[in-house]
Amino acid sequence: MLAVADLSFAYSRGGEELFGGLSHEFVPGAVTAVTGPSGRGKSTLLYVLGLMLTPTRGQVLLSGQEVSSAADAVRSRVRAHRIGFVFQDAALDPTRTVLDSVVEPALYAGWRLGRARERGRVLLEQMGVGARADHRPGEVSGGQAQRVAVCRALVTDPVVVLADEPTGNLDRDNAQGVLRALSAAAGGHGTHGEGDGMPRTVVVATHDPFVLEHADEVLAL
Ligand SMILES: Nc1ncnc2c1ncn2[C@@H]1O[C@H](COP(=O)(O)OP(=O)(O)OP(=O)(O)O)[C@@H](O)[C@H]1O
Repeated sequence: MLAVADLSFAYSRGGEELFGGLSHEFVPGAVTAVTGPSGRGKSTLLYVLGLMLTPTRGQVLLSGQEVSSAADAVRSRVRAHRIGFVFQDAALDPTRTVLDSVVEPALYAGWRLGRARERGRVLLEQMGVGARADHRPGEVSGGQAQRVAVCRALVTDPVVVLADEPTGNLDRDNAQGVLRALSAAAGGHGTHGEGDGMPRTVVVATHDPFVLEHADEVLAL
């Protein structure tokens, strides 16, 4: 479903080459943890997989199609409809409710408000934060906010979910909750087992030993 072939990236011409010709097939239905020393390019790999940066060499393949060198409009469309992002600090807009933050990517992808809100509520329920839907982000804990961020990443029903240090600022219990949410997303269901069962590819950039221990696969850069 998601693969890279002979992938390299440099931020500047003649600059340090990251990934060194990486080839890898990410397993659908699994959580893959990308790890490696600081500065090795974990975050950059997520940006390249998320089509926000274009590789210097090699390819990003989604369902067998090379997408990294497609026209900007195509990349934006793929990003909006097929890829979800979770970032380290779930910086939810303090002026909106949790539900409104969750539905935003779906509205951007052209969904009708009613359908987006319905899906958002279902996801929040599945991730165990349904009771927080109509609250402001200031009224949810850090761990809950990260599970909300997972819902936001899933709202368009993407085939790929990319998460950059999603447990970076969390204690063990909350990290466990977020990892459970990501594993459930990979398996196409919620934390209570319900959902469509469609496998997704989940890639997590992380230093967190707990995530590395519990991921289905580890890719070391
Ligand atoms: N926008 C940028 N312009 C130029 N160089 C950058 C930029 N962003 C990152 N880099 C450099 O690219 C390399 C890889 O950075 P990246 O953030 O991907 O590493 P990382 O493995 O995620 O690191 P960390 O574990 O510290 O988050 C580093 O040497 C970094 O300094």
